[in-house]
Amino acid sequence: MLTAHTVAQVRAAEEVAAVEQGWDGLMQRAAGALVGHLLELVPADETVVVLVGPGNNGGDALFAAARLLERGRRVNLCLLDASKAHPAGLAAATGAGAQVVDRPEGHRVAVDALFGIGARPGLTGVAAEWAAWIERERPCVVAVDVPSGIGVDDGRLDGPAVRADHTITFGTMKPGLLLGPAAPLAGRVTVVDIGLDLAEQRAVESLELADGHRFRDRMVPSAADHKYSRGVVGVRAGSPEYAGAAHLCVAGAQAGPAGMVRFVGAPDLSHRVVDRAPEVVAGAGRVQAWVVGPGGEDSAEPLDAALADGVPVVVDATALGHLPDRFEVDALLTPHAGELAAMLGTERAEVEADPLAHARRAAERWSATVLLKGPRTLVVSTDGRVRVNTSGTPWLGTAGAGDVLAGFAGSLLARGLDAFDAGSVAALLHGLAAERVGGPFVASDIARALPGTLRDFCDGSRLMRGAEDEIHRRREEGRP
Ligand SMILES: NC(=O)C1=CN([C@@H]2O[C@H](COP(=O)(O)OP(=O)(O)OC[C@H]3O[C@@H](n4cnc5c(N)ncnc54)[C@H](OP(=O)(O)O)[C@@H]3O)[C@@H](O)[C@H]2O)[C@@H](O)CC1
Ligand SMILES: Nc1ncnc2c1ncn2[C@@H]1O[C@H](COP(=O)(O)OP(=O)(O)O)[C@@H](O)[C@H]1O
Ligand SMILES: [K+]
Repeated sequence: MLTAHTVAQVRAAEEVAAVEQGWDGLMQRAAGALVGHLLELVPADETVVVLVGPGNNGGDALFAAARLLERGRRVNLCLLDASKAHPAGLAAATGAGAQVVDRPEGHRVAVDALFGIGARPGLTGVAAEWAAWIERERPCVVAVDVPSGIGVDDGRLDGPAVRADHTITFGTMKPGLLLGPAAPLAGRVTVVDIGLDLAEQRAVESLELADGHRFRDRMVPSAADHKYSRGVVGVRAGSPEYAGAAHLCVAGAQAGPAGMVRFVGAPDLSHRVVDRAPEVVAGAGRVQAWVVGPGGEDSAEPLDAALADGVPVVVDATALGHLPDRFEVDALLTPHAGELAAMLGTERAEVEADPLAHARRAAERWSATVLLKGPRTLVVSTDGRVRVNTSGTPWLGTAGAGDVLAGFAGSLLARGLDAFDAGSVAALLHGLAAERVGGPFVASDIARALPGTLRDFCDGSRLMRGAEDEIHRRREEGRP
């Protein structure tokens, strides 16, 4: 699991680490890690230009520049404000032979050390001009800690910011490296250890394939299981206009770990669903979770009927327009940005500019877990936990992909995962299934790829456990 921490959490951990390592020690450690990566990333014959800001972010890069020069590399410096550049770092870099130049133009590799976690979002003046040069000329950019100008804690953009190809970040991920719209500006992110002890406190998490072990026992049936003990997921989806959504939602639900799928809808639609998927049982009956809304009639009735059962629900598409005042059951709302905007009475662009704040607002407002779909799907729980999904491909922007996701999440809910886990595991596996298929694809292809992806998620964890056991055995036996 990837974890990200806020600026305040990082600062607090730095205070503790500085007692042991000293502030200089911390900066030297950050610079050392940076040098290691720069030596790998930058071709030996390129002259690197370091964009140096007024704080410690610039300091890190100046010490790194000195060490690069000692290793025979060529480095130029662009100082945002010469009077504020880290004095010892500047002395080290220039002492090692760095040249100060006025402009970055002409360089093909740049290190962005304008601002780090001390940054306010949005660059102005000369910093904005340098960010514009990067947009225009697209040199290879390595950002130090974060791309300068992004909202470090929330991933917001408020004016120009640096677009990086790589970000070398210290101690932990930062939320802005994971959350849109800033996240794409970070490029490939590498977290380097500088001895910060951040332990359990975290602002944002991101599940990975290797996290299967956390969920395996709650998904894979045991010898004692039968179809009802595995959970039944009920689907109320589709309409004469959008019959396909019923099929896709059912296909997603069938791809999950529950033991049975029930479908409730108009007789004609029910027949069509069972014709295509003979395992589906049509008609009302007991379920452990409902999925309501994909391609459904614009009416309050389906969600009201589902809520009357008092079991967890996935609420998608048209049902998002008929929400109760607050949810009394564990609920997973799955809007895209346009739907969340309509729910909150705002504009889609507002949601896209600050997805986290809007998802949080909705989670509080309806007392439900909110899964906000997009290139970086967010899952926000009622108690403030946040997971962001980094799997998937832009090919997922295809009709019906969301219907499959809703059905699959419903199956996880019916199996007994809570809405936060169901939503975040569903988003992860949905994205991994898309990567597995490759694209272009249609939504049905994702539903077909989901069972294999789920199996790998669970099996992979078994392999991982095997590896962990082996490491443990070796340690006990004193072997390397
Ligand atoms: N703590 C440590 O020892 C360690 C820290 N480490 C490194 O330090 C970095 C944090 O350093 P930092 O706290 O000095 O902040 P940093 O981001 O360099 O700049 C703040 C300055 O920029 C200014 N400013 C901000 N935004 C602006 C804007 N949009 N436009 C214009 N100006 C703006 C701001 O001005 P002010 O807000 O005060 O007006 C202030 O002067 C961290 O990311 C990591 O790289 C590592 O070495 C490990 C040990
Ligand atoms: N650019 C993208 N990159 C990754 N995933 C995307 C992208 N665009 C959309 N998706 C994913 O595709 C799915 C689309 O769902 P949705 O908008 O509900 O479509 P539909 O209503 O047609 O089913 C969501 O899971 C979303 O996260
Ligand atoms: K930076």
